[in-house]
Amino acid sequence: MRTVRVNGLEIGSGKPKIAVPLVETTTPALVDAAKRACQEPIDMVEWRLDFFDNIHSNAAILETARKLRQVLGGHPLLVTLRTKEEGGNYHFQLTEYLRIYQELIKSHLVDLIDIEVLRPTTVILPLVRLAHEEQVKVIMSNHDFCRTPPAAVLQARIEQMTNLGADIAKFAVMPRSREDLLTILSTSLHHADLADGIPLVAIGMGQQGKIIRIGGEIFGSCISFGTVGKASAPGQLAVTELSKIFDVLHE
Ligand SMILES: O=C1C[C@@](O)(C(=O)O)C[C@@H](O)[C@@H]1O
Repeated sequence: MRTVRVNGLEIGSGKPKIAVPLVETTTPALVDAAKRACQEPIDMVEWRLDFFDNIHSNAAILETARKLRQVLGGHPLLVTLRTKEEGGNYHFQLTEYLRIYQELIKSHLVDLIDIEVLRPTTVILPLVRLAHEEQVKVIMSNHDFCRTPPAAVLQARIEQMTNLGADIAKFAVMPRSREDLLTILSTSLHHADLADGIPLVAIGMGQQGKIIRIGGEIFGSCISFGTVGKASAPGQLAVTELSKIFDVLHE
């Protein structure tokens, strides 16, 4: 599998990288949460922009990104506008989605953006092109908060992400049985065994999915989302716990 380098952080090799979602709704609260996150053993931060109160103000978004950038120093900043279709808060509007990400990319305040693979290609393709022109990496994602789709569906989505130019592929699904856990792991392993596959983030949500948040690396998953404070999805572990577990697995 390939690796991706962001601000000196190599994603796809070594320990899984720990990402902390920030789900606060105001700029001061986001800045405080970012400061707290930086005191923990984290690798990167995800700003869940779909929780932001001032989502329709470009100026407020850029001002907040600037403040987060200052607090985070060298830690990579991922920005995610999760739509209602995929379990987030953002009511998808094509032109606004495009504009928000375009402005963020051009600002050079963010290192990675998350684009959902199921949004229209008329949005995905121009964003991927612009991101790459501006050296911003693209995580392409897909979520199912209710079930785990069959392996063939998950594999097809990863292929679609790769073909659309993603730097990193990500799927987060809800396991409902031990067989679902095997589906997630075997999909991940199958991809990890490809010589030139892009790095993959495979996530199992909820109580049953915790085992994947912990041990997914063994099957080829390269980022785990953990909390410092509020969670952004069911089953996320505290960053301090994740970090200890990864240390133990790497002893
Ligand atoms: O896509 C993901 C993964 C996630 O849903 C999780 O289950 O950890 C958490 C989200 O914040 C992030 O954007």
